[in-house]
Amino acid sequence: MALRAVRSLAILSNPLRTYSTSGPLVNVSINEKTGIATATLQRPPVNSLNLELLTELCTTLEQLEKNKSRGLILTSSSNTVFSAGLDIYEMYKPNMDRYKQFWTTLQQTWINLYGSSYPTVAVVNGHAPAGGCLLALSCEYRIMLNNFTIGLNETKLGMIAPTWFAASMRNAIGTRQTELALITGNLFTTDEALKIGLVDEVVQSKNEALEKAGKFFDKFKRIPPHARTMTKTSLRGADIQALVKSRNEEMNKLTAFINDPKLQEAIGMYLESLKQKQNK
Ligand SMILES: CC/C=C\C/C=C\C/C=C\CC/C=C/CC(=O)SCCNC(=O)CCNC(=O)[C@H](O)C(C)(C)COP(=O)(O)OP(=O)(O)OC[C@H]1O[C@@H](n2cnc3c(N)ncnc32)[C@H](O)[C@@H]1OP(=O)(O)O
Repeated sequence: MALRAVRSLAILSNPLRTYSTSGPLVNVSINEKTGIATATLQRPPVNSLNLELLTELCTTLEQLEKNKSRGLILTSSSNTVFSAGLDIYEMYKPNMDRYKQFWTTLQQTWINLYGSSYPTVAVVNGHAPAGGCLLALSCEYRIMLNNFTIGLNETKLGMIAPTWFAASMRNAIGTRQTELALITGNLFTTDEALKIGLVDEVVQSKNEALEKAGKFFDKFKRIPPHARTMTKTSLRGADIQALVKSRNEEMNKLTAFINDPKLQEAIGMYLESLKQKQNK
């Protein structure tokens, strides 16, 4: 797996070729004509974000930044799930060293994606609960296919969405709607999400979404990149700095939190309920 990752990165760092690298968990392809990268999450069945997937995504984002990418489309290889959010098994009876690495990588992935200098579009071609919604919110523009759900549903699981999850949502839909969404842990239908501005466009197919994404990137053809980037930083930078400052403190709190026997019991029951659902 390590060898494949190294080879993928070597190819990624050649900006002159059209290439498609198929890492085990994130497929990256770059359109030769436009320079736009597409990163496709491919961890069946539901693209739950475990340490390995996050590590690949985080590295891909770093590499795109280094290569001054023209833009990124983030999407999923599944037809029904964009991402099921954090892999709950990373939080269930965790090995603490791995858990710390997992959370640090999640923080860094958000910092890289939310603060990228290149434009980003999420093609949300399936359900996007919790961490899946966070990934979409970290992009600048969200195009969602019909008949799915999206939202930060952590309270429904007895959890609290971290402040930077909330900040990402607040930046998209405002404080009032964010408060309502978070306290109720609501998962919005595609149409509801469009209505409150949680997504920007609703489409019927992935092809249509990709076309619309192209139109979004076209908007930047005549905009000096530094002006674009500095504007984005002026709007998102404070939230990123807040996490950079507090990431160790957050880790300490989460470490204590995750070991609470009541929480572990609740997570075990939640996992069981997901399995039961499949047996119905
Ligand atoms: C519960 C959180 C616990 C603790 C956190 C502790 C500390 C941290 C503190 C604060 C931070 C909290 C932040 C959390 C952010 C998150 O992202 S938590 C994850 C929340 N995600 C969900 O609740 C989604 C659950 N999944 C679904 O609703 C559905 O699976 C989905 C609509 C995405 C797709 O439905 P469907 O296509 O019908 O698939 P199945 O439900 O049948 O699932 C297929 C198999 O995948 C397993 N699975 C589903 N989601 C996850 C997941 N997030 N992690 C791991 N595994 C998952 C599911 O069990 C099935 O497995 P099986 O085939 O039965 O083995």
